[in-house]
Amino acid sequence: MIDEFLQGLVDEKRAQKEKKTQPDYYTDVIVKGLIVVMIFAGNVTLTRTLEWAMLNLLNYPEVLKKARIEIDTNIGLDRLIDEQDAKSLPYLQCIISEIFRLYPAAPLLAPHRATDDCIVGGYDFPLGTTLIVNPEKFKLERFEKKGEEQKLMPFGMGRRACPGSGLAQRVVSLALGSMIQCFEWERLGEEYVDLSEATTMRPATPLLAMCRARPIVHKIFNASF
Ligand code: HEM
Repeated sequence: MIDEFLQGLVDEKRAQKEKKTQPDYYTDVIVKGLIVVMIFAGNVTLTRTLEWAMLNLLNYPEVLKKARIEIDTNIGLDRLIDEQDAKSLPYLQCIISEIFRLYPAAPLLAPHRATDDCIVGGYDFPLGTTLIVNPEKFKLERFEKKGEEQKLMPFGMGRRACPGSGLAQRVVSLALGSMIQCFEWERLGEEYVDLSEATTMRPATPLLAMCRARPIVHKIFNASF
């Protein structure tokens, strides 16, 4: 059944092309295989990133409020956030960078070794030490300085880096921005949510939250019927 669905997509795309533009080795089987890889590679990584973002925002309601104000101010109250809006939402981008820093879907990706004895933060590190520094505090201000986000490597580097990074960043911005724009989010009670990790970067406690639709949802919903 999945094969049938994927074949349908391939057939539809091939029918749209007037002349052949792809080399012969892009057979239907290869193309269908690539689609499946993309779906699997992009699924858990994206959902987990969004889950961590929401868990943190529940514990930092002042950050959530600031992000909501940024969206209301820069996008307005009459339309839904769009993919192109990401660049006019720098605070939202800081949240996303901080989440990528704290909860990279594939952590410890590129550990490096000191090529000489060195001192970092007042501590001595002999030649050959692998040092991974990543403060645990959720603190967006570290990304307010322009260019800081370029020091992150949540998608790896080089030839085998994530081919879905552009798509992933757009999806995370759009999905998180839409959730903040459309709903008020709160913890279930006074108690902070658990931010500890289970194995493979999964939250130990799944995301549970209360949400209330904001007026924009009613407005857009009513306008479409
Ligand atoms: C938050 C979202 C995502 C994160 C954090 C992420 C991160 C990564 C990382 C760290 C790698 C390994 C890079 C390396 O070995 O150097 C990787 C590989 C890969 N990713 Fe992503 N990814 C995300 C979303 C996606 C999406 C949406 C897609 C596809 C649509 C995708 C497709 C792939 C594929 C196909 C590979 C294997 C590349 C290869 O081995 O050559 N990823 N990803």
